[in-house]
Amino acid sequence: MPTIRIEDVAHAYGDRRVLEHVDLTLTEPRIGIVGANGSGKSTLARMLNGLVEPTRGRVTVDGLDAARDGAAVRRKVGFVFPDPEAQIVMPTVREDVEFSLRRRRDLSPDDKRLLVDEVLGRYSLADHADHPAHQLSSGQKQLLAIAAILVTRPDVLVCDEPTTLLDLRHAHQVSRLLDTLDQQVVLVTHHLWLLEGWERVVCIDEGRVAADGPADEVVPFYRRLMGV
Ligand SMILES: Nc1ncnc2c1ncn2[C@@H]1O[C@H](COP(=O)(O)OP(=O)(O)OP(=O)(O)O)[C@@H](O)[C@H]1O
Repeated sequence: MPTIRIEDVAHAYGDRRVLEHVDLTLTEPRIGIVGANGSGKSTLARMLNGLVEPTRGRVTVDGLDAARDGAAVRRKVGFVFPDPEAQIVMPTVREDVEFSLRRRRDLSPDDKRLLVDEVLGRYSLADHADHPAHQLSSGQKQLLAIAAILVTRPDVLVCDEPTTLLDLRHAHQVSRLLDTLDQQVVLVTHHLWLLEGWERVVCIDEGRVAADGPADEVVPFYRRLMGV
């Protein structure tokens, strides 16, 4: 698995400090991040592929600095946003997945078609390949957003609340998909059931790491913190 190092990281948006003294080394295949609204989870997740730069400290992925070597880190670390609509850029399902391979000059059009077909088949989207992407259901759109990242074969998949907009059935579908991946997965979520059995969950509270350990310890800690 890749090694993600978050070294004495702080972040402020203008005067507003949202992360302080975050030190984490993430090597496990499955890592959950939980915390109250506004605690800094998305900010932390976005730092893992350089979408947000720390105002202090640094984030590295297998030794590559996410701020300095942003392009190389983004090839290693795929990022899934909460709203798949924001990620769909092409008219049809197939074109949208193909778009992710646009810079791969090492692949012939036939190679690309094979890779796209394989991903669409694997994520139950083959029957929709030529359908308008915006006509998919919310769950299928989220699967498409994830497939469009996975076709690039990243080493790490960072998902920021990928099930927030989904009904329970589609959320389970995404959960099963995440379970099957060979990639390292970093998952920010309020859906605590997704993290059942995970070896590592980090709880962020007011911009600091409040708990870090297996899900069966950290999830109950977080529930107590929230008073539920
Ligand atoms: N681009 C931005 N500019 C200014 N403030 C921001 C920006 N993005 C986030 N913030 C603020 O930083 C704080 C942390 O936001 P962040 O999105 O990291 O929290 P979160 O834990 O992911 O929250 P949620 O669970 O609600 O998604 C919040 O108070 C938020 O309003």
